[in-house]
Amino acid sequence: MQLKKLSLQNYRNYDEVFFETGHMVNIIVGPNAQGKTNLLEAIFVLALTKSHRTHQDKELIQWNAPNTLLHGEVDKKYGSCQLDLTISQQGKKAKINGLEQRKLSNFIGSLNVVMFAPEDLEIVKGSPSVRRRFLDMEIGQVHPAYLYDLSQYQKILVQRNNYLKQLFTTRDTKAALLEVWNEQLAQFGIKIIKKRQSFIKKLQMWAEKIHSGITGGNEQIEIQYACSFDQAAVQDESVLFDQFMIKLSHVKEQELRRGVSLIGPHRDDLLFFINGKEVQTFGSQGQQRTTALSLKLAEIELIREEVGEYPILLLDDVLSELDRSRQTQLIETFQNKVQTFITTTGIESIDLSKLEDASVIHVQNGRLT
Ligand SMILES: Nc1ncnc2c1ncn2[C@@H]1O[C@H](COP(=O)(O)OP(=O)(O)OP(=O)(O)O)[C@@H](O)[C@H]1O
Repeated sequence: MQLKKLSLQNYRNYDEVFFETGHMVNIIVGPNAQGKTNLLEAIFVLALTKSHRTHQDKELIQWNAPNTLLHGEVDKKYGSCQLDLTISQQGKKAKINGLEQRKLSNFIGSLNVVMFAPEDLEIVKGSPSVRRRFLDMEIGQVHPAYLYDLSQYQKILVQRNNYLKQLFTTRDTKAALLEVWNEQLAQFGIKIIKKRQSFIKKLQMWAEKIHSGITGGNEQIEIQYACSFDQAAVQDESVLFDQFMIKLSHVKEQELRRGVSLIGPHRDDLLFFINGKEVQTFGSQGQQRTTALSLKLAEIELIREEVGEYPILLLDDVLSELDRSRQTQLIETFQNKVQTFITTTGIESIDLSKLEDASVIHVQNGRLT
């Protein structure tokens, strides 16, 4: 798929911008704080209705403006589509080909993107919540139903936590309604676990190939799903449901004492290993960086497998961080297959001789030249 046009109104430091984006490689150049990342972020938001760097949608709206409008034209295998997203203090509205979508999950997935930014190192080094966010966003863009299950799960989780807090303050140990919340939590929890299991299995398959290629066959990567729930490998839904309920009964006393839900996908994590050693603890900075890169490249292949065409690749200031051989490997892997947007402060850091159909766009203070 290819993004052909992008226009923005009141998006961060862009008053109004129209951008013809038909080239396979689009290099966005400019000094610091001019709006390069904002432009990539806007493409990401148009795809996922959320930013990769903030949870606060209102930060995307230009200061003092009532709302921000994002418009994109996407060419896909079976025709093109027009995407419109409006973000205001009241919420978000999304349209596909002029038709308003009742659910955002119907809009997500019309444009598929993979962003690789310096902060992706946090997927490897950071807290489990960063990895859960990564999983949720990536699974959501290929399986919108996952987002519905996730939002249902989160609603139930909030209510269950409120109930646990109430039991905690009233010292009520009978907990008459807990069983009802347990069933609902397990019902949506296992759907999330199953989707995560299957996503991670495919991600592992692609990452293994890619990582071995990048490291000249010296390193083998392994990705594991660390589920707060022991029987995560079980595929059968009814068995999984029973296991979840049993585990909840085991932690009941602890939950009543602490007033919080201790088991479920909201506690899960991803673990990365290189040659059998955990990367977060034992990996060098370079190995952690390569793990993040392999993950992102694996995601591109995974999306192609699931959606039937390549997503758009957004590289935010990362090419210059890679050595020449990894840079070449990255460029050559996706040359002519994946439309790519690259930001950089200096064009000289990029080996232009390796790029075909590249366009260079200069950004200065929220304006393109
Ligand atoms: N909501 C907003 N309204 C107006 N301007 C904003 C808003 N949010 C951020 N900015 C401005 O956007 C600019 C930062 O843009 P961006 O993050 O895209 O920089 P960049 O060109 O990628 O820089 P770097 O090379 O340092 O990463 C800053 O000047 C910041 O003040």
